[in-house]
Amino acid sequence: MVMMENENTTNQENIINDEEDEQSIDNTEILFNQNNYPKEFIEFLKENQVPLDSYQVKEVPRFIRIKPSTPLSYLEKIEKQLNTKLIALNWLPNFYQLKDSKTKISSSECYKKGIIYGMDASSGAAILALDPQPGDHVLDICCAPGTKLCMTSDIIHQNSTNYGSVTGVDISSSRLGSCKTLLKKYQIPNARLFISDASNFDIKAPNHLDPIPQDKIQQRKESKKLKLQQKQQQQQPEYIENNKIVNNNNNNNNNNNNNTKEDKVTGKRKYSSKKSSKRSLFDLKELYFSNQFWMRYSNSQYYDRVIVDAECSLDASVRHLLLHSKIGVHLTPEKLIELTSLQKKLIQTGFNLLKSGGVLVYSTCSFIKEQNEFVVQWLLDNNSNAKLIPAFKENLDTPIPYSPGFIENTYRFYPKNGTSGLFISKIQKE
Ligand SMILES: C[S@@+](CC[C@H](N)C(=O)[O-])C[C@H]1O[C@@H](n2cnc3c(N)ncnc32)[C@H](O)[C@@H]1O
Repeated sequence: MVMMENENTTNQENIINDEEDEQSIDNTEILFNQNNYPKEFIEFLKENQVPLDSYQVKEVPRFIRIKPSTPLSYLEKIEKQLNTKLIALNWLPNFYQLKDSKTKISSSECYKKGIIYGMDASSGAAILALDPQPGDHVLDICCAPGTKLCMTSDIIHQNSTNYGSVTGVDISSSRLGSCKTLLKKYQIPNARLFISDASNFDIKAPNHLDPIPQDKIQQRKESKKLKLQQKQQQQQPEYIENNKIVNNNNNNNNNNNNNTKEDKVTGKRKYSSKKSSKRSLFDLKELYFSNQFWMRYSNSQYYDRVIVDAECSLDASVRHLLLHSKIGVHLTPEKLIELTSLQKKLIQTGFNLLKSGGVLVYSTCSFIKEQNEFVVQWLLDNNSNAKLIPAFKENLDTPIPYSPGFIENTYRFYPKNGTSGLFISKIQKE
């Protein structure tokens, strides 16, 4: 079986999924000619009944999403700033393909000002399937780095009289850090982020969204200031010396007198707070609450919609294949079992937190059946109130570029059809 590396998947994907970046890929010829595929890759495709030409691309397309509040007249300005034509995707509102896929977007004014962000059209399709409505409370399991969360939030806040919310949960603190930056940059209101192993996540939707009274804001500011002062007094800086953490506390016996404050290798002073080094990522932590509103915990309110964009082997992503040249690397049977067992836990958690009548979208960047149709079927077999439903409306003039999955109402976006690879399914809770 082919695919993928497993260590550092998270970090590598961070680069890829931080979709705005200058990730234009040149070595697509590996995939352009099926005759050049490594033997193991062909075996992988056959084993998973993935058509041989599915990955066949001349270049990896790149897309941007323009914030919906942007006037249409701004389009020309954006094209000028990016120095490329933008081709609108008729099936996906606010999405544009960059005519020149090598365009750098992160140095443009419109990117810096938070008017556009890079996001693959297949990721957009997952949110199209989720179909969030103004005022919804949405849970995003495996949310980081968060472009789907941003897109969802834009839609639920289209009508400003509705106080919907987005709750994101992810296990990776570094990826959640990027997510937090994204939420701040795009001024996403009513958002909560949690660091947690989502298989155990049980925080329900917020049930009360009141504007924060002014005196509470003042109280919060003061208590934050006080905490910071206390922290500064308590914490002695630590620095790295010869790969060892040295405490700069005079009372500390471990502190020898050569307390060089610079890393011998880089020459840079390094601090690390004791507190953060002890923090367990597996403890549930609130990372971020956008503080425009109180977002109280509730014991009774379930989410209107849930997206589970599950951790996976990433084999459907051409970017991933090419950037990391992992075509032909083995995903061991043990690793596959570990992944699918996690995916089942994640989808079940999402389903448990969904209200009756609500919908859940399950997606992966993999074409391996065990991670997709099998997981969905497992959920259906174990929950009599779960029902697979069509994810997309079919009356569009421009067809959505998916191929059918292996069970009815599942969808595969193959790179040959002009997007990154993705599996999408939509489940209703009856
Ligand atoms: C495909 S990425 C998610 C991309 C994200 N939905 C977006 O649109 O930007 C998968 C994510 O799953 C997270 N993850 C892996 N294991 C997890 C777990 N047990 N609980 C929560 N998140 C997990 C990874 O840190 C990674 O951010």
